[in-house]
Amino acid sequence: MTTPATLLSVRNLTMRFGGLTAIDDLSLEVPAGKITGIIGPNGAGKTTLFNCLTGFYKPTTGTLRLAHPRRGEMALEALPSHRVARDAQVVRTFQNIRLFPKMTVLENLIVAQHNVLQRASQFSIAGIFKLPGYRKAERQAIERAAMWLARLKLTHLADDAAGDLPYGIQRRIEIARALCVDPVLLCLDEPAAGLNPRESAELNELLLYLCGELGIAILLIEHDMSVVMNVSDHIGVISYGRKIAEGTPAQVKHDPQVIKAYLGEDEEEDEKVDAVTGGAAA
Ligand SMILES: Nc1ncnc2c1ncn2[C@@H]1O[C@H](COP(=O)(O)OP(=O)(O)OP(=O)(O)O)[C@@H](O)[C@H]1O
Repeated sequence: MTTPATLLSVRNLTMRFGGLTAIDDLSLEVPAGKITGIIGPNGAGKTTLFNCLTGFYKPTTGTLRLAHPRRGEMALEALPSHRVARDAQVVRTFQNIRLFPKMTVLENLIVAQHNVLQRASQFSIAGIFKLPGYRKAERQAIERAAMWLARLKLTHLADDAAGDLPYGIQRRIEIARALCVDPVLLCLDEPAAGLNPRESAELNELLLYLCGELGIAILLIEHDMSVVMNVSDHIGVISYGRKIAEGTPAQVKHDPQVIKAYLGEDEEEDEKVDAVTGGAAA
């Protein structure tokens, strides 16, 4: 079996907020074309890792290097957030849904492509007068949005206001919107939050499709163990900003450090494993 190439190398990452160290000398490798889960108790530093990765926070120290398949190595820690999405094609979703609720589903997906449309508009003239170059870019943006809606089985909802749709569908639209940027790395922050068991199972299918069929690397923060244990190829576990374990789901769920971080020392063995896996097979 060949080892997949490394897509992202996180090296000695530290993020401090005043006296609080949210990420503490964290190193992690994210392989290309795989699903990497990031788990850990509340406040462990998972979202802060995403914020450093996607340019929302500037790390105190450390590096985040992306091996971009066409552009070569990119130092994400030095890029502003709009360039992380536009140039590095590292795209994220948020813990709290951030769709434009009054826009239609299709419009939400077109807005995600504003970088391309803005460039085609030449920052006013071509857009205002709808010159041919802009019209072509607009058509392509609609086609790309329609393609992702079809792949994610959302076409029938294209003209509905996004905010009127059920929570599980809104989470799916957020993923479709992120896909419109052709991500090299798709970072999902708790995509199963608020989903019922059927919707969680559908999310599993979707993630396996995106990674298995389309080859998109996914970095997945998730508390729902029925998702993370079933879809992840590899899992990193963070506690108090430090990596305390990594490995396959099966390795991680029996790791004493992980069990301790989730439950403390005094629980029965079966309860401990259940608390980490949520009863999910791994
Ligand atoms: N902008 C900020 N300013 C100050 N402290 C922050 C900031 N962002 C995060 N923190 C702190 O950093 C720590 C890690 O927070 P983070 O949101 O990354 O944890 P998490 O693992 O994502 O938690 P959860 O699973 O609850 O979402 C917490 O103590 C949090 O309060």
